[in-house]
Amino acid sequence: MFNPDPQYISAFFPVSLLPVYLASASILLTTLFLLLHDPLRHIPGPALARWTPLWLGHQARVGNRYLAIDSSAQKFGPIIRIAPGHVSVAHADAVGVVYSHAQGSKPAYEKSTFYDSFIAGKPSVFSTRDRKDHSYKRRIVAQAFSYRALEQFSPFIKVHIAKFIDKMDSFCITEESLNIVTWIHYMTFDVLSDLAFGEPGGMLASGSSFVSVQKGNEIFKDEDAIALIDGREHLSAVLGISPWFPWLAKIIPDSFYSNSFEATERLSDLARQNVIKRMGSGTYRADILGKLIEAHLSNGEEEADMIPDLVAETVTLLTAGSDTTASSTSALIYLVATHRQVYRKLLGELMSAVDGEAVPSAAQVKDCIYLQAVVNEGLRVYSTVSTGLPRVVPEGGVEFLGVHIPAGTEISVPAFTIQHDKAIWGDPEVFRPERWLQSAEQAQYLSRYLLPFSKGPRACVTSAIRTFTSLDLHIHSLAYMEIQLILATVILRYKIELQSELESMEAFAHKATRLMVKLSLRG
Ligand code: HEM
Repeated sequence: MFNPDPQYISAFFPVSLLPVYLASASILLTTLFLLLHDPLRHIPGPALARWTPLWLGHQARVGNRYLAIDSSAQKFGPIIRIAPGHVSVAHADAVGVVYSHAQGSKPAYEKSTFYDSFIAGKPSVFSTRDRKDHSYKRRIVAQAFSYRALEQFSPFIKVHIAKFIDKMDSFCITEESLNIVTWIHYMTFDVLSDLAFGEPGGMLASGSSFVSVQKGNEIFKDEDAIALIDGREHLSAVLGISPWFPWLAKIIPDSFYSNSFEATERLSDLARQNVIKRMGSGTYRADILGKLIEAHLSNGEEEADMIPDLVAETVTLLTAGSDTTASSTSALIYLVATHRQVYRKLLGELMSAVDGEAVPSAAQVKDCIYLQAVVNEGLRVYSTVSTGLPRVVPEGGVEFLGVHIPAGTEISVPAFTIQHDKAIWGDPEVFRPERWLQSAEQAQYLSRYLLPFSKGPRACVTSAIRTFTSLDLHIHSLAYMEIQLILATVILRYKIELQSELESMEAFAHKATRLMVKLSLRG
């Protein structure tokens, strides 16, 4: 029975523990208050994700975010909570709302604080969240990716593909197995550093991803540039999930964090050394860096003032453009090699379009409609950027399937889940390029839900020009051109014997990591 005697009570609840009682009571009351006033309490999701960002943080850290969100959507339904203030909407209707341009009085959805973790010194076109700043930066960067610029880039790309096949030919002679993902990554890094910095990284030549990185006057040992890019990208994808994470990461004893912080610094050093070298050379070259410098100068900026911006943009270009292209192309090689009918049809089209040259030209593959359909289908199945890209719900909130999501909520539409949605694709697990060639209307409908480059004002800067004429899907972009040229070259030149499955993991992008093959000349 309860005894109200103070001595009896203090025997069980010593006064010295008063601060502990008060802290526990306030945690309990705060939790209760949050539960009752939680504006997202009607949205289901993994239990831990309702209360802390740790669920999403863990999935991002182990490289499993898109698969965990996909299976949670199967379990809880299309609209789920993946962090305390973050809702994932895996429904076709959400694509055109969340990633659309502003329409009349409806503003575009802005990027969320997730992108702050991608800032290297100064915000770049990719990481800035400010609408005006983005429009300004995008205008400058877009000049480097115009249709005319694209035509000027094609010879640069061909040179590196020619170097790539020299290496692959030597593997044919020695009959060695190779991880083709690594070699394609060397090539896409060389292409991008050539276009972005004016000189190739030299990875194909050395057969290694190590480059020399300098900080100030100090010479650093050679650094693994691909590891730097991977480290920076993965770190940002984890830290962006919560404003606490950058702080927590500094005290957690996990070398992933310390190594990745270091990688971020080194990558900026690499970009800075190349920008300064180019500006000091006083020469003009029709590459991305040349075009960026030209655009800044035409805005009346002084050379010294533009260096931090140029460093931020070139770090972005290296990170955004090399492993995405390498992973997409590697996945396509795997998918074509495992689908004999597709392989035969593609080879037939390429043989009649390309006249015996080792490396086809952009003009030769431009009208290869089956090749374009294969690329679209491969990007859909593999999903190079599989995750939902976080945006913020604007004033007034939004409703999907009768579920209200209030203003200020972080929202994302998971690309992998949309690209594998039965309601849109019918047979999403089947790699079937023909689905893109049924009719122009069908291709236009499907391309609304093809998200590798995202949509709207923050879509990939290389996804610019797309036209549909009758059955033709003409897509002009640096990424498409590179993927098409590499895939066409490999299919035309080699017989591919697969020696492993395609292995991959997710950092920010969905990275191909290993595909063992044996190549022989097709003769
Ligand atoms: C297959 C290859 C590629 C894929 C799948 C891809 C995918 C994407 C995606 C999904 C975004 C939007 C990201 C977001 O909203 O968070 C993006 C943005 C961007 N990408 Fe790509 N990308 C590819 C190649 C490239 C290349 C080759 C470059 C440049 C050399 C590039 C430069 C950029 C830039 C600058 C942005 C930021 C655009 C903005 O916010 O205005 N990407 N990319």
